[in-house]
Amino acid sequence: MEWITAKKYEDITYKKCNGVARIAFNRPEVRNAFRPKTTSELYDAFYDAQEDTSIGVVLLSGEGPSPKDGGWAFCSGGDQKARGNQGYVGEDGYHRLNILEVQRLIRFMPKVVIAVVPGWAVGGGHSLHVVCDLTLASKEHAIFKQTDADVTSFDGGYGSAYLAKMVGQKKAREIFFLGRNYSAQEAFEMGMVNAVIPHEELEATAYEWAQEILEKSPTSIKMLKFAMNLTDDGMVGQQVFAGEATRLAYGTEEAKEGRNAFLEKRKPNFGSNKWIP
Ligand SMILES: CC(C)(COP(=O)(O)OP(=O)(O)OC[C@H]1O[C@@H](n2cnc3c(N)ncnc32)[C@H](O)[C@@H]1OP(=O)(O)O)[C@@H](O)C(=O)NCCC(=O)NCCSC(=O)CCC(=O)c1ccccc1C(=O)O
Repeated sequence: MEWITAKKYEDITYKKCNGVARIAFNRPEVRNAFRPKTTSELYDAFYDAQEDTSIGVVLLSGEGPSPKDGGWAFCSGGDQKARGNQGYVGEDGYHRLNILEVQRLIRFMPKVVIAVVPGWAVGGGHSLHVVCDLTLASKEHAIFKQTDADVTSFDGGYGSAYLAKMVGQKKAREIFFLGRNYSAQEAFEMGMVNAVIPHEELEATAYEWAQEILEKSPTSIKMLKFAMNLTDDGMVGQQVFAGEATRLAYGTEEAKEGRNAFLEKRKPNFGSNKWIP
């Protein structure tokens, strides 16, 4: 694996290698908590990965260990030191809750996003792993925990309601109402982690999973992701799925005739045998 830095940021790292993009929180001294700068950088990197036609899979992880105490983290959620009275305060002084924009980009991007969890996944960090398509967790260091009800910051969207679809209503309520720690193995048994991997092998395994996915048909992967999102995403889910169906229709002779007829200022002739059952 030869990862090439795609762009330099302050709060995250962003690399690419053979069709895979790797985006990682890079604030290990605060368990990879995110501030507005972090979320802006995440959005920028995810958008780049979405637009890059050579990229099919994105890994989201956390750099580590912490230089302070050796602890590992995926992400510990919103940086409580940056929290003001109406959101998280950025350099411009505005109060924002912009991690939700990152969640939506992960959810709607036509590529597979894998959460690679080397340590703590807590609060808004837990919600991020939930919204990713797959989660791989470090056997030794990953711990899943929801502190939202401890710090009066509740993710009422994907982080909770979608989690309930994943692990069941009773378990999701337990996770949020009690705020306990869950090991990678417990998270796997609940159905919110795809595989528990020895820490040393986590990154290599994530890359292997990505390479396996990259061998599949890109259109199929995209349509499957959007189909699985659709029922939980309401009209937006329908819009995203239908948009891709429209794009596929554009490739037909019928669509070309519709476009050409308009440009040539004539009635379209869709042919007489196009009503395929
Ligand atoms: C993650 C812990 C369980 C790890 O515990 P431990 O291993 O014992 O380490 P600590 O000694 O506690 O931490 C080391 C060091 O890191 C600092 N730190 C850790 N987490 C944070 C954080 N989130 N913010 C700021 N700083 C953090 C900690 O202070 C230590 O620093 P020192 O200087 O060395 O003392 C544990 O650390 C922990 O519980 N952390 C807090 C977890 C938490 O409550 N996170 C916030 C949840 S709320 C959230 O994520 C917001 C979500 C959100 O933003 C949102 C919600 C709803 C709608 C929209 C949005 C949005 O858009 O943002």
